[in-house]
Amino acid sequence: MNESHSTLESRSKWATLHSVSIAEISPPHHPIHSDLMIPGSKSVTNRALIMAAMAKGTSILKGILKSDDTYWCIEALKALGVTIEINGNTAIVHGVNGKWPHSDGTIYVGSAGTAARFLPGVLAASQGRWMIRGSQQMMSRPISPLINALNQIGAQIGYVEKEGHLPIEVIADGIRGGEVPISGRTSSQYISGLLMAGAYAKESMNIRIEDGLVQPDYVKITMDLMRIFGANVRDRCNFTEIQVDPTGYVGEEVQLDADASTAGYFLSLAAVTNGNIRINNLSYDSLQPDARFVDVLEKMGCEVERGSGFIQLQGTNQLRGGFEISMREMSDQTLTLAALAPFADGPISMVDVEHIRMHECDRIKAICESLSKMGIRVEERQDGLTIYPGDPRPAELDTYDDHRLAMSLTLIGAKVAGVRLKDPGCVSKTCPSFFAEMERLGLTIRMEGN
Ligand SMILES: O=C(O)C1=C[C@@H](OP(=O)(O)O)[C@@H](O)[C@H](O)C1
Ligand SMILES: C=C(OP(=O)(O)O)C(=O)O
Repeated sequence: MNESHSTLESRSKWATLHSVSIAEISPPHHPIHSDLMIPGSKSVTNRALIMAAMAKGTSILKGILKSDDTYWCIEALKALGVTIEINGNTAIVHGVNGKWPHSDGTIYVGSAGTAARFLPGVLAASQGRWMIRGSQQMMSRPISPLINALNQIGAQIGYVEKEGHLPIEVIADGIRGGEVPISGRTSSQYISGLLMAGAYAKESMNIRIEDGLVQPDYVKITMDLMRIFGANVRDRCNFTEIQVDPTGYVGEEVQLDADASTAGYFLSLAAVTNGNIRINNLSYDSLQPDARFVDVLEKMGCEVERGSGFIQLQGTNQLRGGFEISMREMSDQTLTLAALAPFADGPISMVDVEHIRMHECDRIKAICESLSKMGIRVEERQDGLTIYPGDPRPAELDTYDDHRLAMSLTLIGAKVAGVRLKDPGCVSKTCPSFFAEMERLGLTIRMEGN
């Protein structure tokens, strides 16, 4: 893979570590035993922002995530004419009642898959003409199943440069609704994007997911928030058919969930260092699938307390391996588990995650390359990988502008002195405070400037 694919273009005002080229990570000097609060969920924040912006009336969103992905979503909505005030971690959104005040212009979504896949539908459901652009990274990720579906129901969306990719031009005069077949095999975000727009279609929409759905819990999160904003949406036949009525949204006051995917790195830090971490603002029964990553850590020998409003994990002296697991339903934790796997007592195989080759980078290839560079035996397959126990040696590693790769490889630095990560600032996609928090918990992190 080519390092030049990395881009700083999508770093926002909320990013940190602007001029840092390397983070060198070394293990803590004392056992980790701490409580912490996790920042807001990227997935919930961007959904809530978009629904609140579309809604009739004002919404108050408490506990938003402030990161690159949410920054670009807010900027995109402002470019559409939405008034959004940010006070600390609260966003006050003045909804536009289904009609974007600025009916033309260019909007930029950075590297946010959520904004890129959620905005085309809600634009198409209104009237106007816009261009949607993204970062180089976002431009290389697919979008055609969503665009095909929207074009079937009245949108006129065309590709400006490369077929199937951003940038796109959206010419909008409403969407019809009715029967809409769509693929859910490469991204659940297409279904969420279509559903969110469905509340503003001309008639009820019946979405048919024809070929399976990766990460169905993210569609459940969409449906849950749609209901909070007043929509009627129902799942028929276990996510093969979903129906939504054209009710529109009504402004709401909502307390947003903490980010379960971010929590996974901190819980894993306790797991791999035999430490103890308590996350004080996340429940195991969160709708976010990654909250259930503690089940995997428990299977590996950790002790987990699933409290009311908190999750606490005690690590172990020796992580257990020797299993195969489908990571399809919590695919964002594939890299986290891959970083823990060398320290387990048997090989770990992860399957069913071919779609993560189309996330921020080809994640299967990137983690295999990183672990191999550290002398760990890995087997790469099209839909996953197997990792064997070993002693990782320190190395200088690319992060491929992928926040999850950077955050996962940090876990290896928690065991092995001198793991050097290039462009650590990429964590700002979802967790700008990641390294500061890891340092507070006891890791030694030395930043080198450009
Ligand atoms: O809808 C969402 O908020 C997300 C859906 C998932 O993407 P895919 O369904 O594209 O894999 C997940 O990996 C991503 O981090 C967030
Ligand atoms: C796949 C991810 O992001 P996106 O929302 O850009 O798809 C991710 O955060 O792991």
